[in-house]
Amino acid sequence: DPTWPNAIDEIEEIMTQLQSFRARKFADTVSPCSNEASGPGRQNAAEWLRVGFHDMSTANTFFGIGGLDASLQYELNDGENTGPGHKTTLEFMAPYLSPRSSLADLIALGVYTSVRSCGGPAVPIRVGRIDATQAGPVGVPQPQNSVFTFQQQFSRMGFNTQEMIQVTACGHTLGGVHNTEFPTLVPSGSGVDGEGSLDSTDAVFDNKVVTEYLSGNTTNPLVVGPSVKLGMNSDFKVFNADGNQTMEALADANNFTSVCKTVLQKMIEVVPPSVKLSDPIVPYKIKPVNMQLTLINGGSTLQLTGYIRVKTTGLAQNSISSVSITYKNRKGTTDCGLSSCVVTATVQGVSQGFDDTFNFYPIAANILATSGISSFTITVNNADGTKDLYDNNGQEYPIQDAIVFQAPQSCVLGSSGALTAVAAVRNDRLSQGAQARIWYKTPQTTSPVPLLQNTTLDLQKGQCVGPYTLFNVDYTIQGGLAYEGYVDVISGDQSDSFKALTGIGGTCRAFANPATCNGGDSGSVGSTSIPTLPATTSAAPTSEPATSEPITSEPPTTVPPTTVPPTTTVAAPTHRPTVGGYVMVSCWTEGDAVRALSGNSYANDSMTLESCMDYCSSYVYWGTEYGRECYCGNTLAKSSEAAPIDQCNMVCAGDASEFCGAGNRLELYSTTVTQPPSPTGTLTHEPTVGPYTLVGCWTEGQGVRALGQDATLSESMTNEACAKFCSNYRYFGTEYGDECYCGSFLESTSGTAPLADCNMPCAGNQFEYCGASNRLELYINPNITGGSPEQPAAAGDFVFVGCQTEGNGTRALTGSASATGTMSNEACATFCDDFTYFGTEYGSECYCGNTLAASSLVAPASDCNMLCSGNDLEYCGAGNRLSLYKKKPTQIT
Ligand code: HEM
Repeated sequence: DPTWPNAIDEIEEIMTQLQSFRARKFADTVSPCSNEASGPGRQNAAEWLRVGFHDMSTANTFFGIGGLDASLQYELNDGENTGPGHKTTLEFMAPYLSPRSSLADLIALGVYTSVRSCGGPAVPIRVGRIDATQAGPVGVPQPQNSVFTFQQQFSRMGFNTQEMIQVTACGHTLGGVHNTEFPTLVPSGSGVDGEGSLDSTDAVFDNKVVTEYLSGNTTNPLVVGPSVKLGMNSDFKVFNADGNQTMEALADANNFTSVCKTVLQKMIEVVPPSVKLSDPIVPYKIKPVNMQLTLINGGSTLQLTGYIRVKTTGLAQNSISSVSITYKNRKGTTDCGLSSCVVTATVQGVSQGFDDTFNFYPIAANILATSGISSFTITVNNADGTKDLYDNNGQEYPIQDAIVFQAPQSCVLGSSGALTAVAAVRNDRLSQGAQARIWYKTPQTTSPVPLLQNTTLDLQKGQCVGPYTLFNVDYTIQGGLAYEGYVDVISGDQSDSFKALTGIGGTCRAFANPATCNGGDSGSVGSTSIPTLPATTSAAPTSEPATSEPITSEPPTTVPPTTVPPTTTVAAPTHRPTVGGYVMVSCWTEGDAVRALSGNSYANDSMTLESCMDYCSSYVYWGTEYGRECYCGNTLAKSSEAAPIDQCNMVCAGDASEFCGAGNRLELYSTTVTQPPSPTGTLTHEPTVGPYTLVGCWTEGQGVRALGQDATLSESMTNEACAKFCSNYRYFGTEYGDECYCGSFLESTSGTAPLADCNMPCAGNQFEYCGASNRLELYINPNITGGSPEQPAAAGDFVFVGCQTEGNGTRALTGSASATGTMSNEACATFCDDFTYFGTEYGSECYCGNTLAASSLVAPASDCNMLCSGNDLEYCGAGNRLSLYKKKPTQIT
C-alpha cells in the first residue's frame, strides 16, 4: 500500500468505489458501455474516451506545452471539438473536481473508466495533472487531413506512425460518427439514431475495428461510404499508413488489448514536463477513510470517527470477523487514560469497483481530550483466529489533534452560500493562531466546468472549552455552488484538511456544556462568540443551548449526582433506547455474589454510554453502573435480573444528559446483531417504520423547513425514534443522521431528490439511513390527516413528481382515465395501480400512463391548486394541470 495519507487518495476512491456503500458512482453514466444517458445515439463511454484524445491532441511535446490539461473545457467552440459529447462529459465530471482531484486527472480517469466498463484493459492511472486556466492551441486531427498531416500531428503529440495507427484503432473500437456533426459522412436516415458505428460492436472494447477493416467488410464511415469521395476517410488513411503492417498485428485479440493498454496510457500521460505524475494507482489493501476527530462532551472527549476500508477481492465471504484499531496518545505512548486504546468494529457495508470489492468497518472511538491521539495501527481479525497487523509501512497511521475541524459547530447554507467554519485548537498551541483555507467553485462563462479557487482567512478566537479553544470564521461562497466547496483548517505546521461542505449541516450547533478552560487563554472564556447561524427557518433542531456557566469539571464525589444536573439549562437526562449498534435491554441487577457481566471492565469520571460501548464493542452485552463504571460480557449471570427502569437513576459522569445505571444497577445494552452482519445489504433505507412508509429522499423547503411543526435532535436518532416523536403527525423525516422533523403537511417548495442523496447512517443505528445534509429521509402515515391543504408527497405506492401541463395536442398520460365526484390522489393511485404514472386534474379527473408525453412541461407547484372533489385537504391538479405521481423505485418498496 502507499503510505497514508497520500496524494492519490481521492482519485483512488473515485476510481475504485463505484457501487454500493459509500459509492462515488463515477462509472454510472458509462455503465453499461452502451449507456446513452445524454440521448439516443450518444454513447457516453465513447464520448469519455474521445474527450481524453481531444484534450491531449493539441499537445506540443517539442516545446513541452499542453497535453492532458483540461484545456478542452475552454475549447468547445473552436470548431475542432464539435458535438455535444465533450460538454456533457465535462459537466458530468465537474462535481468531482476538488483540491485533490484535478479535472485533467478526472479526464484521464475517464479513459480508464470507459475502457474498463466496455471490457477493455485496465489502463494504468497516475495522477498529479494540473488544469489549464485558458484555451490551448488548436490542432485536433480532422478527417479531411492528409496522412502526412496526421503523421506530423501525432509526432507533435509524441507518437510515431505505428503508435498513431494503434491509438486510433484503440479509440475507434467504441462509438461512431454522427449525422448531426458529419452529415456528409453519415447522411440522414443511415446508421442507428443518427450514428454510424466505427465497428459492428460499438459498445465492446474489442478488435472488430481492426478485423473488419482488414477483411474488407467494415462499415466504418471513416473508411468506406461517402467519406472516400470526400477525402474524409481518415481511418483508411491512418490504418493504411504503413501498408497495414500495424493493423495486421492488431488482428490478434490479445495483442490488441495489451497494445491498447500501452498506447492509451501513453495518451493520457502526455503532460508538460513540470507535471510530476504519481505511481500508478493500485487500490489500497487497507485504507483509513474519512478519519475525523471532533471535540465533544463539553470538551472532555475527542471522538475519532471514520472507516477502515479493507480490500476483500478474492477472499471468502465472512473470512474477516472484525477490524480493530489500536491508537497511541498524543505523546506516542500506549496509555489512553483509564479506557482501552483498542476499538473494534464489524462490517457496515461493502462497495465494488470493476475489479475489486471492499468491506467498510466503522470506527468510533472516544478519546480523552487531555491525553489525545497521535497515530494508530490496524489489526484485521480473521475468522480463523489469525490476525494481520498493518502499520502503514512502519510509520503507523498518523492523526494529529493540534487542530480539528468541528463539523457540528460549522454550517453552510446552499442557497445563500453563507458558511461558518469552526475549528478547535489545542490550548498549548494558541500562539500559532488558526487559519481556514476555503476552496470554492464559481461558474465560468467560458467553460461548462466551474473554476476551483481558494482563499485563506484568519479564524477568530472564541470560547475555551476544556483543553481546547474554538476558533471560527464566516465567509460567503458566491455563485450558488457552496455545497461543492471544501475547507482546510490550519494551525502552524498542522492542518485538518479537505473537509467537504456536503458533510456539514445547515445549522451551526452550540457547543454544549463547555468544560472549564484548561490551559487556555481564560480571557476569552467569556466571549463565547461561536455563532449559531440561524437556519432560514423557524424550527431549527433543538440542541441543548450552550450553558453560560461551564459545568464543574471536578470529579464526582463518591456519590455521583443522582438526578438532574446542576444547571437548569441542561436537558433532562434520558435512558437512550439505542447507542450505536446496541439497544437498551433494561435496568438490570448485578448477580448473586458475581458480576452480571464478567468480561472486561473499567471505571472513570468521563464515563458515557458511548465510551463504554466503544470499550465493549467486541462483546454482546455491556452496561454502565454507578455513573462511572463499565462492564462487558457475552453472557449475563443467571442470578442477575431485570429491575424497574427508574432504579437506574444516576447520570453518566461524562455526560449529564444520559443515565449510567446506579448502585448495583446496570444500564444494560445488548447488540442488535447476533451474528456479524453479512457483508451485503447492510445499510438500507427502511421501507416501513411502524405505521409510516418511506416516501423517499426529499429536499428541505426553500428558505423554510419542509416539515416545520416539531423537531428534535439526538445522538441516538433512528427512524423508529423519530416516528415515535412525530407520531401525531402525518409526516416525519430524519435529516443529517441525528435530526428529526414532524409536520402535518409538507412545504410546497420541498421536492424529491435522488434516493442516493440520503446517504447518512442514523446516529443511533448504523444500518439505517437518516437523510443527509439538506435531505430528509421522508415518511408518511396516510391514515393521519393533515392540518392544511397540501399536495401529498405520496399516495399508495406512488411518489409526487411535480405539477405538469397536459401535452401539446395530446394527453400527458394516455393509459386510462376516470372522473368522479369523490376523487383523491389515493383513489387515483388505486385506479392506476398497474401503471407507472398517475395524475389528478381539475379536482376530479384521474389519468394513468406508463410514459409521460414529451410535450408535457413542468409547471410551478402553485399551479396545482384545485382541491380534490373527494378530499378537501389535498390538491388534485387544476385546469390543464396534473398533480403527477410516479411509482416508487423498487429499492424502497
Ligand atoms: C487521425 C486521428 C483521428 C481522427 C481524424 C478522428 C476522427 C473522428 C471523427 C470524425 C469521429 C466522429 C465524431 C462524431 O461524429 O461524433 C470520431 C469519433 C471517435 N473518435 Fe476519433 N479520430 C481520430 C483519432 C482518435 C483517437 C486517437 C481516439 C482515442 C484514443 C479517438 C476516439 C474516438 C471515439 C471514441 C469516437 C466515438 C465518439 C462517439 O461515439 O461519440 N479518435 N473520431
